[in-house]
Amino acid sequence: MLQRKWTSRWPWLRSVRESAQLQRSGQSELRIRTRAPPGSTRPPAGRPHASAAGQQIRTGAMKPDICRTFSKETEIKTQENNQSDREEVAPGRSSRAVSPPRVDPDGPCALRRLQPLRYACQRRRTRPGFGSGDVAGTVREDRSCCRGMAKEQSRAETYVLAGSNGHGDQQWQTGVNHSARPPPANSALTWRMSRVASDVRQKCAAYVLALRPWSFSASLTPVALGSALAYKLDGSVDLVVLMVCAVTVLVVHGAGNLVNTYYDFSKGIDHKKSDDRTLVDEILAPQDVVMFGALLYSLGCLCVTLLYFLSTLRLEHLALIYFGGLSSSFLYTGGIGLKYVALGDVVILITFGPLAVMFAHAVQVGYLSVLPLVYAVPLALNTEAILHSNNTRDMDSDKQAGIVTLAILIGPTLSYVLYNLLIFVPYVLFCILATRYTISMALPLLTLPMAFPLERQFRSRCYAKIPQKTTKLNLLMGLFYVFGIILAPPGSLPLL
Ligand SMILES: CC(C)=CCC/C(C)=C/CC/C(C)=C/CC/C(C)=C/COP(=O)(O)OP(=O)(O)O
Ligand SMILES: Cc1cc(O)c2ccccc2c1O
Repeated sequence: MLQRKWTSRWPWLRSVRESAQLQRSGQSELRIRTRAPPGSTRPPAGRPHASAAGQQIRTGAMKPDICRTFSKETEIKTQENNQSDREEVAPGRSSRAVSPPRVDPDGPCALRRLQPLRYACQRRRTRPGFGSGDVAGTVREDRSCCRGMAKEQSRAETYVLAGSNGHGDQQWQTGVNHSARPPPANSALTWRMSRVASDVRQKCAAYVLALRPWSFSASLTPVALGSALAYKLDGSVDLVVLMVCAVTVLVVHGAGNLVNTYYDFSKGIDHKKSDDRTLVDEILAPQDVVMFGALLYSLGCLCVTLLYFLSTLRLEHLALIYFGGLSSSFLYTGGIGLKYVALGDVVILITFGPLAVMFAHAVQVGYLSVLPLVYAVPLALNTEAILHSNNTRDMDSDKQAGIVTLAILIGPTLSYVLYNLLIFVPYVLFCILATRYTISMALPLLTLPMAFPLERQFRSRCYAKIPQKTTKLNLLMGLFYVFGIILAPPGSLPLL
C-alpha cells in the first residue's frame, strides 16, 4: 500500500513493477503468428524484431491474427518511424535481412518491448491493403491512446502493440520507413547506448524500489533527533559526521528491508497482495537482493570505519552500537527471524528509537549517554505504531503463513488499544515537556489533528491506508520534535 502510493509519485518506478508483471505473464514478448514469407528461412527462436514485424505486416507477408486482450493502458499506439526502424534493425542490415519474429501460437498480438520514450501516439486506423485486414476503413483517432501515451512516455518501458487482427481488423500501424536502406553507422551506436542506458535505468529503479525508501524517514528522524540533542546540549554539530552517520543508518535500514524481502519471500509470507512484491513480481531475482543486501552491509561497515576516524567516540562503543543496529536489522527477519515470533515490535522499538538516536548523538559528542535514550521514547513509540498498524492489517495473511506477530497474539481489539497508546502517549509527553520545561516542545502537538482520523479508521478496522498515514505522521511529528529541541532556549531542556 505504502509502496503503491510511493510509486504513484514516481511513475518511472511504478513502470518497473508493471513491466515485471508483463514480462512474467509473457506479454512483453512480441507474439505474432506468422506465415513465413516465400523464400525466407524459418524464423529462429529469439528476440522478435519489431521493424521486421512492421515490414511484414505492411507487405502482407506476416499476418498477425487473433489478438489477446490487453489492458487499455498497455495498448500503446506507436510510431515506429524511421528512427525506430533504424534502431531496431541491426546496423548494416536492412529490415528485410532481419529474421522474422518468433512464432507464438497463442500470443498473436505484437506487443513489443521497445526503447523508452521513443514512440509517440499515432492514429489508429484501418485501411485497405494494410496487413491482413484489407478492410476499407476510416482513419480513427484514438485520443485516449494519446492520453495514455503521454503518461506512458514518462515510463522507463514502452510497450508497442505492433499488429493486430483481433480487433475488427484494426491495425496498430507502425510508421516504419520500409526502405531496405541500411541505417547510418552512428545510429547503431545510439541504439546500443540508449538500450544500455534504458536497461541500467530499469535495473537501478528496481533496486531503489526494493529498498522501500518511503520507510527511510523512520531512520532519518532519529538521526536528526540525536544530532539536535548533541547540538543543543553539547554546543556543536559536525555536518560531515552527521552526513556519514545518516548514510550509515540508512544503509543498515535499507539492508534490513532487503533481508526482510528475501526471507518473507522464501518463507512464502509475501504474496501478490503484499506491500513488498519485489520478489513476488520478479522485479529482482533473489540473488540480486542477497547481493545488494551484502553490498549495503559492506558499505555500512565502510561508513562506520570512516566515522571512527571522524569522531572521538571509542572504538568499542562505536562497534557496540553499530553491530547492535546491524544485528537487529538482519535478525528482524533473517536467522532466528524475530518478526516471526512476535518480537519484531521490540526490535523496531529499540533500533528506530534509542539505538539510532544514541548512535547519532554519540558520534557527535564522543561519549555514550543515557539522555538520548529518554528523548527517543516519543519517536520510538510513534515509529512502532507504523509497524503495528502494518501487522494489524496483515493479520489474516500472516496467520495463514503460520507466523506470529504481536497483533495476532493480542487480537484486533487490543491492537486498537495498543495503537492508540503508541499514537497518543507521545503527545502526552510533549504536553508535559511543554508545560514544565519549554513551550517549543509543544510544536509536535501541531500534528495532533492527523492522529484523530487515524484512531477512527483503526476503530472502524479500515486498515488499508493506516500504515501509510502513520508514516506521514511519524515524519512530521519527528521533524517538529527536532525543531522544538533546536528552538528551545538554552538550558531549558530537561537533563534528567
Ligand atoms: C544504529 C545503527 C547503526 C543502525 C540502525 C539502523 C536501523 C534503524 C535498522 C533497522 C533495520 C530493520 C529492523 C529493518 C526492518 C524493517 C521492517 C520493519 C520491515 C517491515 O517488515 P514487515 O513487517 O515484513 O513489513 P512488510 O509487510 O511491509 O514487509
Ligand atoms: C519496510 C518497512 C515497513 C514498516 O512497516 C516499517 C515500520 C517501522 C519502521 C520501518 C519500517 C520499514 O522499513
